[in-house]
Amino acid sequence: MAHRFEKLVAEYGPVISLREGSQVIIVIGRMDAAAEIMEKEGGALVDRPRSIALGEIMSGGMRMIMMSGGERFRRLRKAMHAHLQPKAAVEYQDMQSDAGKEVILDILNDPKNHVRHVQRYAASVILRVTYGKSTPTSNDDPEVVRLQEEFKHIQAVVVPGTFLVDRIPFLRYVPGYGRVLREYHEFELSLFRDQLARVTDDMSKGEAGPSFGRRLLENIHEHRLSGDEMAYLCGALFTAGTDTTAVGITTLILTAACHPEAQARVQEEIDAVVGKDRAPTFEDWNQLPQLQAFISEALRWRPAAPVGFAHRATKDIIWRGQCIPAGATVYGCHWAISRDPIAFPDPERFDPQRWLDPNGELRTDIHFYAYGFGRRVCPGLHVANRSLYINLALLMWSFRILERPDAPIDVNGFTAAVVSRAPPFEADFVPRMEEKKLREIMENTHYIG
Ligand code: HEM
Repeated sequence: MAHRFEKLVAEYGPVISLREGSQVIIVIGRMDAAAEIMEKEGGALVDRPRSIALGEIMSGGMRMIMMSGGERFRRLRKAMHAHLQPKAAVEYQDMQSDAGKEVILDILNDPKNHVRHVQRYAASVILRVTYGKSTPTSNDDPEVVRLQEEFKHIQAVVVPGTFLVDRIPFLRYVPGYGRVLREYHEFELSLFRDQLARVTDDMSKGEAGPSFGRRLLENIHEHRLSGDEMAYLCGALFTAGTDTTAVGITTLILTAACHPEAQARVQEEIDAVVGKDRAPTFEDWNQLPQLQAFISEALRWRPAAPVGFAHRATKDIIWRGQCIPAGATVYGCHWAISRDPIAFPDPERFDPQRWLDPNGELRTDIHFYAYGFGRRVCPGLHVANRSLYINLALLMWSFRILERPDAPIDVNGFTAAVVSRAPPFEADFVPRMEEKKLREIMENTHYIG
């Protein structure tokens, strides 16, 4: 789907308009247009298109990612920002680092299943960030089983067209209609409530580590959120942050596997800054511009959310004499934008150096919207960036250690384990769930110019 959008953008221009029935769909496919529309007009694009099955019935109107702008959205978003902004994200670094060391060992031990290991890492980190230290870790844990069930529900409902109510809204008032969606709602609400109750319990026993849930509960009066809104807000982190983080890390791994020369530059930098006597930490971050450039370029080269997320125009937006009508669904298509040949010359080429100036410093005049746009930009981006950083740093570093069998073997307990592991993995490609979502819309869509 994202590739088709890119072809249309290359052929017809930076902003294209499609139609599905009476619904206008606008796709933004170049950097300038994204800055001028998705960012500058962010206030008029804060809404999401209405989602009755998933957003209203199954989520009781409390799932942030499906929610339109408005008073509830502002309260939730403010609370989310307060406990995920850069300073808050620092609190979660230790958990990310610990989990990163575990997953790197799993990958080196069992490289063929690297995607599965990374998925487990992502789920485990988000649970730790959201609910703190007493999160479950085993796959048989009843909570993990409930979470897997929850994911299946979402996957079933998120596919467009599964529930007719999204096309024929009055169906929701037909007695008996949507019973399964209401059951799913009860299921997830009770799961989210139980998870947050555990944090309350940990807090009362004085055993709660830093977590997003704990910070919400501690600031309950300031945030003016109901118990269920808080429970859903925590649940939202898991559903919005797990798959995306897993795709992001897997993309880094595969990109490194495909580009040994770029990998070598990162490793040289790690050799110089970290050396072989200790594992990389978050303190090295600012000394590793090659590694940061590699991450930025990988997020551009293979964006984790290629199609982008749907926004909805709340008023007419005039852009260079053309009108994006109120009510239109608007996508900033990350894939097409990442192929902008002016912003990113030779865009198919994976070239981390484009993010660096001649002195090897990170450039401040280049940007890509890997985390979305305007008032809906991903609130988890600081946590996500930290996961990407620590995983890539640990992986690159561990490969260097592997090349030196005489390397110190007892540093952090990690080096010891790494030294005996097999070298790199085979690459296969990551399925991108996002691609599925729009397929049906596109099949019924006709280009109108
Ligand atoms: C590499 C990892 C990630 C990527 C690439 C990513 C990307 C995105 C994108 C593109 C959006 C939609 C922005 C828009 O509508 O324009 C989004 C929304 C969101 N993300 Fe992330 N994300 C990542 C990780 C995370 C993490 C770790 C969390 C939580 C800790 C998170 C929480 C959310 C939430 C709650 C939303 C919905 C925001 C809203 O609708 O207002 N994401 N993300």
